[in-house]
Amino acid sequence: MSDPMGKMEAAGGLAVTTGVDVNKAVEALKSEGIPAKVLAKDATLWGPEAEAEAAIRLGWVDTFEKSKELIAPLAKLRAEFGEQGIDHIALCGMGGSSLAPEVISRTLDLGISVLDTTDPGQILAEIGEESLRRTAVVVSSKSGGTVETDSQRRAFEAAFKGVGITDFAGRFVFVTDPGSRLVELATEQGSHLFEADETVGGRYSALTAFGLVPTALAGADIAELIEQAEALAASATGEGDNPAVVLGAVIAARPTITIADDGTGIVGLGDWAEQLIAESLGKDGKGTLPVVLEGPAAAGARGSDRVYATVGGSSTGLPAGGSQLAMPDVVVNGPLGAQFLAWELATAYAGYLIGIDPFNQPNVTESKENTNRILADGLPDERPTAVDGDIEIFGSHAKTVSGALGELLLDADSKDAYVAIMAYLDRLDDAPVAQLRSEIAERTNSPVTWGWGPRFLHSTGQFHKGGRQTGLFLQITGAVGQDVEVPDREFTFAGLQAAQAAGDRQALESRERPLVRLHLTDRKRGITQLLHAVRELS
Ligand SMILES: O=P(O)(O)OC[C@H]1O[C@](O)(CO)[C@@H](O)[C@@H]1O
Repeated sequence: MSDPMGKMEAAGGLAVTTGVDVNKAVEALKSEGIPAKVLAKDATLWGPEAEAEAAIRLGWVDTFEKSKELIAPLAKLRAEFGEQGIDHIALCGMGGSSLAPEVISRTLDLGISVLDTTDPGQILAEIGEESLRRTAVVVSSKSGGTVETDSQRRAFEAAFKGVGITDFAGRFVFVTDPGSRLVELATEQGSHLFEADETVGGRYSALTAFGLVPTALAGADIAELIEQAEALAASATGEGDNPAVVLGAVIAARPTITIADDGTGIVGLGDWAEQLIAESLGKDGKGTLPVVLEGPAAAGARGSDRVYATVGGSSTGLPAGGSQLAMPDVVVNGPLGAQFLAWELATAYAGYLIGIDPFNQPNVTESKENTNRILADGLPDERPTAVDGDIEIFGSHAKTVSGALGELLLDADSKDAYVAIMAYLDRLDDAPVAQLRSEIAERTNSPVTWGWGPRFLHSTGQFHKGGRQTGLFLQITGAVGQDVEVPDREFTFAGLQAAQAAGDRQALESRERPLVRLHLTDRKRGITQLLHAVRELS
């Protein structure tokens, strides 16, 4: 099918339209029968080294079949919670265990609180809330051993006890893989348990119990999401129109993909797609860097080194209005269930085209190991190289914040460079600091990413360490007002957060990448100062 932007393929309720010349890659994927092979779970497609992992990680292509079994029990549990006056869902989980529920929640306006943080202020706001009495907590972890999730669960348990809810076990819903330690705990204490499909990796798990349990409990029509994925899967095999193939070819086409909601009914898919693409493709010194944009008009969307993608829920295939010149490089339109599957298929196809195993995340463990070592041995003794107002500067020759930013960005226009801003702050209370991404993007030709720590460690964190080694890193940390204990652990949330930031610094510094850390000794004033400083740059 042809259209003013170039190529459009539509099937199963989803349309992908692009002006990027991907005909060769699309034809190659189709003529080699890759779509049918992926759906048939052919583990050999990504090479001999990837085969063992792929053999146990391709369940996502049809997992929504199994997920139908979740519909009735989740409806029953939601009704039971309703009878007990529980009408709020809090979700503890990192990366693949929380990003899909967050998109579903934002898109359907479910109001789930997603706690993918170790920031004491954010934790305190959640566990100290009056809503605790109306809250059930979904604890989602495939491995059952992720430190952030485990610590959040402990904090909720203590909070329930603190307000006299002694039968707290019935308010916990655990989502985990068979055999994990959360299975044991659920059985031991009598919490609700949903075992997930173990043949699906975290970032491909949107349509498994990980995406569906918390959202169904909060009122999502998960049968509809499943139907939408099913409709796309039915058309994703042949050589006819296959939008996921076009999307895969586009993702593989350039070093960076920038992603924005187009405003037509899907909210925040970019944050989920970011993890899928960064952890799947950012390794072996190559891959595609995902950049989540604040909206369609955001700074840094376009460039010859990137494809600019918009995502929407309209079924027409093109966003409303706009001239051909203003069109994104690729437009992905269709319902959320189909979007999830399409981006997963596309990432697997892109891995095939680039020659990357899309199912492992070899460099994520490195920062985790550094964190554990720091928790055991203590924080490294680091002194600021300068202090400017409410901000301590580490790792720069400059005496001022704008000087330090200028120094870091000196190489920003070199080939394939990108800027990664990583903020270990409260993503609700400290939200204005995120304006820094667009401010820096306006001042450089490089792609600029934004990551809330430690959430990004499970996403672009893989790319930073495993992808192209051209990143310029700005880490932002902040003073903690009131710390929160992690029950039965030798660290607090503030200690864990600081150890995660230091552990990641060490991982990046060991690669000799430029890294500046700015520590806000007063968060509110520091954020104002920082935004002012960046605006001083030409
Ligand atoms: O579900 P888990 O095992 O807690 O892991 C959370 C996240 O951590 C990672 O394993 C590694 O960052 C992600 O791939 C995953 O989504």
